[in-house]
Amino acid sequence: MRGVHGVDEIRTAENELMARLPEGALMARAATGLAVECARLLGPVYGARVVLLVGAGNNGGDALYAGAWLARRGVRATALLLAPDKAHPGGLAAFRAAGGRTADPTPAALAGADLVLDGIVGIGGTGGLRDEAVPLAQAARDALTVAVDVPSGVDADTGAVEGETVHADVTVTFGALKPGLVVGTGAERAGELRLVDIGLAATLPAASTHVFEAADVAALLPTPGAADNKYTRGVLGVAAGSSAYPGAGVLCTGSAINGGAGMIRYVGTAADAIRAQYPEVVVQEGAAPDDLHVQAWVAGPGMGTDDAAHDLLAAVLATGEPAVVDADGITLVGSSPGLVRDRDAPTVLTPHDGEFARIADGPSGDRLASVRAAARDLDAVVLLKGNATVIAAPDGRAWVNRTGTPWLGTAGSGDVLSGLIGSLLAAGLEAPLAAAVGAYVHGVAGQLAAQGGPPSSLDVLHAVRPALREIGRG
Ligand SMILES: NC(=O)C1=CN([C@@H]2O[C@H](COP(=O)(O)OP(=O)(O)OC[C@H]3O[C@@H](n4cnc5c(N)ncnc54)[C@H](O)[C@@H]3O)[C@@H](O)[C@H]2O)[C@@H](O)CC1
Ligand SMILES: Nc1ncnc2c1ncn2[C@@H]1O[C@H](COP(=O)(O)OP(=O)(O)O)[C@@H](O)[C@H]1O
Ligand SMILES: [K+]
Repeated sequence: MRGVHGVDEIRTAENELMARLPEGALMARAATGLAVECARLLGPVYGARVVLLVGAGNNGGDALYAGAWLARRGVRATALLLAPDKAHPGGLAAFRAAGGRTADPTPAALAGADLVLDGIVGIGGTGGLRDEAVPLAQAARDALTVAVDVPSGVDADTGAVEGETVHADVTVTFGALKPGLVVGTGAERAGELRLVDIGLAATLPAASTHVFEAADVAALLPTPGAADNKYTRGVLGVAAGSSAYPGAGVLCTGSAINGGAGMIRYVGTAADAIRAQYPEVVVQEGAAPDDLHVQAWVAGPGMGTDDAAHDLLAAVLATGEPAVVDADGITLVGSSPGLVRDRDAPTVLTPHDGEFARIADGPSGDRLASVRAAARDLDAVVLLKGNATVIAAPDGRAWVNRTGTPWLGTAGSGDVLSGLIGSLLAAGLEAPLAAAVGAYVHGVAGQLAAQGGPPSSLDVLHAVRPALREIGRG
């Protein structure tokens, strides 16, 4: 599990660490890690052409020291100083002493670069890129671009972007992940992430936002023991699908089966489709949710938004079991938020951006803050889908999911996600962990499904079991 830390936390931790170390030690660690990563990307370094974009602060200093390291190994390094009077003096001296040269900061100077190092601005950046940096950022798009700490122009605290930014292929970040590298547009602009250890763990506080890795998820995945049976493994009630949208019910139910629920009791109005597809499902059409023995519920996908759907959702949410609410269920919650707020049992809401706007303000450019506020307000776990799905619990804990692929943006893929989270809830995972684990597995399933060409949501559903196997194997 990797912690995600805001800029204030990082600055405080850096200052505390710096006070214990010789001057310049921290920057030397950062720059060396950065240079090694660049060398790895370049392959043969001797004779390679590297162009540094150097801003006014320590971010430019990192780039210059890394440039010096590379120049000493035969790289032809050129620094474009955006603020020549303010360029990091020690870094510039080291760079020049190693044979690095400087040139006018024009787009032409980037032509033919094997690698561009973006040291324009790091965690000290405010607002979008300044005008003079924009043509350089644009010219860098033709080359392999490595961002120093943060792609310049991205808000390191939120991932929000105003105007142009550097588009990095790789971001080499120091000490800890920042929210802006893993959430929203910033996550897109950061490319692949490499974290350089500069010893900051010693002074950083515990993180309230985390990114799960495969081992974290593997440790949480339910596995039946010798004493388990279908009931103890978790029974899930499903209220999804309708005569108009049977497919959503089929996808959601199928995903819950593949996710490992011990038994499924189906109470939606697409009973014939469910019977035809899944002989293992116990169809209890018309049963009152409160009369059924289940450990959790999933409600909403394709159930419609008419009065009958409202009544069914209300009956599900009146039970004392944890529940996932998705799609049409979220629309219904938008007009009756009390259905969720008044519950004692945990609820997981899984909106995309459009659905989010029906139950909360936003989402704003600061997606983590929007989701945390919604979770607090609705007293529910909120999972906001997107290229980096964000999950928050009412107590403020949050997770960002890094698995997945844009190919998951296909009709019905959300139904697969909610069924999967339902099966994990039924197995007894704490609601926010069920949401975070479900998002991780769904993302891996999407990646596996996409290997065979553009996947449908049915392909994603079929990839859930292989995804679980792959994650379980580590
Ligand atoms: N404190 C330390 O010892 C360490 C700092 N590190 C580096 O230092 C960076 C932070 O350095 P600074 O605090 O000097 O801040 P930055 O270098 O991120 O930026 C500050 C400078 O950029 C200018 N600036 C702000 N917004 C801008 C924008 N939108 N466009 C163009 N210029 C803009 C400001 O006028 C200021 O001079 C980190 O991101 C990291 O790269 C690392 O070397 C690790 C150790
Ligand atoms: N650009 C993207 N990159 C990665 N994942 C995406 C992207 N767009 C959508 N997804 C994922 O695809 C799924 C789509 O869910 P949703 O919008 O509810 O679809 P539907 O309503 O059709 O079932 C979510 O898990 C979301 O995170
Ligand atoms: K940068």
